[in-house]
Amino acid sequence: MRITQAFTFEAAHRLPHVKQTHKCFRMHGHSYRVELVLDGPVDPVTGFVADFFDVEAAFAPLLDRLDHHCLNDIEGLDNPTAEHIAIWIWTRTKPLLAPLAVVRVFETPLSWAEYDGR
Ligand SMILES: Nc1nc2c(c(=O)[nH]1)N=C([C@H](O)[C@H](O)COP(=O)(O)OP(=O)(O)OP(=O)(O)O)CN2
Ligand SMILES: [Zn+2]
Repeated sequence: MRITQAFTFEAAHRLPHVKQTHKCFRMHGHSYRVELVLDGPVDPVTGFVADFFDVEAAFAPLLDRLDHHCLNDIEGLDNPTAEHIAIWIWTRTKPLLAPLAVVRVFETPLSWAEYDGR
């Protein structure tokens, strides 16, 4: 069984490795959406794969580091593409949430990166 919890945050960023003529070379912002997908058996007593409250608690400190920040200033996010943000979140969340199976980072409702540890 898979469950998903979604979060949103607002942040600024620029992409330092695109051409200077690329619009994303300039500082700009996004309303990001993060989806954490957890995979595991349904506990026969609780009926949960994992308690959404525990997922929220595990992710809260990272969300705090991302929300209303300039992503380029965050250690490990000097090139804050959606791909790198997804890996950054995975690396810091997987040790806390063993059933984590996928991290999705949406820059817009129509464009996102998905990371499953591979
Ligand atoms: N593979 C990736 N490609 C791009 C990424 C990325 O993270 N991974 N990021 C960007 C920029 O962040 C850029 O800001 C995204 O552009 P945006 O204007 O948000 O999206 P659209 O161009 O689709 O929106 P419009 O409303 O059409 O301007 C670029 N590429
Ligand atoms: Zn952008």
